[in-house]
Amino acid sequence: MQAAMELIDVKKTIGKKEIIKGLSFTINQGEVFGFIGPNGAGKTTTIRMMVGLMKLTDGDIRILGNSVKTDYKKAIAEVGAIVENPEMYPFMSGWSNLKHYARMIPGITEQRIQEVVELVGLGKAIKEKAGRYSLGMRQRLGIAQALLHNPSVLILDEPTNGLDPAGIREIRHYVRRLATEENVAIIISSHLLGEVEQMCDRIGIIKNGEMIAIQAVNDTSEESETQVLSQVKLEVSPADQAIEILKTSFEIDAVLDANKLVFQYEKNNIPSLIESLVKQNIAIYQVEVSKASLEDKFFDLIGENIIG
Ligand SMILES: Nc1ncnc2c1ncn2[C@@H]1O[C@H](COP(=O)(O)OP(=O)(O)OP(=O)(O)O)[C@@H](O)[C@H]1O
Repeated sequence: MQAAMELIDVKKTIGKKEIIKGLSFTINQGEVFGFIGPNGAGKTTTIRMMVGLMKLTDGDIRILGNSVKTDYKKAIAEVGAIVENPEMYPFMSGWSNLKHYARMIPGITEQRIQEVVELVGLGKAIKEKAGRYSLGMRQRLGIAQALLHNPSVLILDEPTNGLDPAGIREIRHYVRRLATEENVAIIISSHLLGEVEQMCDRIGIIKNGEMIAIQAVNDTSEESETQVLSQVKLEVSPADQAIEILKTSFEIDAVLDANKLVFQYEKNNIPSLIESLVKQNIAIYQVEVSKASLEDKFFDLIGENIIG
């Protein structure tokens, strides 16, 4: 299957500052991809390049195989996006807003407008003035607008910003439905993993303009059981000496929590770590190993709170 979007060693330099340092990743058709990173990581800059609002300094972005550099019109025709707050006229109904917008795109029928209204579940509310919509409903009207021209890729920049938990749940529901029913690839950026994790198939983590990890959500494959980080809790004595050994021999920064050392480590390397501690006269009373959650792993990778 052809990729919906492919980034190939994308770089962006503004002035002397290299903001995006060679991003390469692929988003599949019908996939929901979470683009996560702390503030200033480079998400908006990358998205602006994906939607054609900003030129690439180097590399390429292909949308359904069309390069934004050499086939700009074809590439961008496949993208729908809400990058800033969706623009709409508050005194007009949701329906009139969509009709007004549709006039600017050739070939949009009333039937297509009706289709997108149903897709985002606005139902009867579409006849009401957009100014009376809740933030969640406005987001959905924005998504409907972005879907009018039937794009292969839908990009939502921080769609959960400012929404209450009910609003986030609504967005989650429609995002999944769109990916499944319309086979649209959906890219969702956020600085909060917890808000988007449940609606994504894969999560990519960006930090300082680099992709530091890409991981499938709910990955239960054999490989992830052994290779991927586990959460380890050790009851040991003396604890301070054990912390020192973990730091110098294994480059692990363990924290002491309720008399236990807590850290992340690859599951298949845990036995040799225990052996090493025992050999250095550390008494071990208890070892608990649990699968690290996505949050644990990303906290470990990024070194700051993006969980939210
Ligand atoms: N026009 C510009 N000129 C100079 N630096 C810029 C410009 N635009 C962005 N930057 C810098 O590039 C880095 C990435 O910014 P960007 O807005 O892409 O991050 P972000 O991940 O979207 O963060 P946020 O969640 O805060 O929007 C930041 O350090 C920012 O200060």
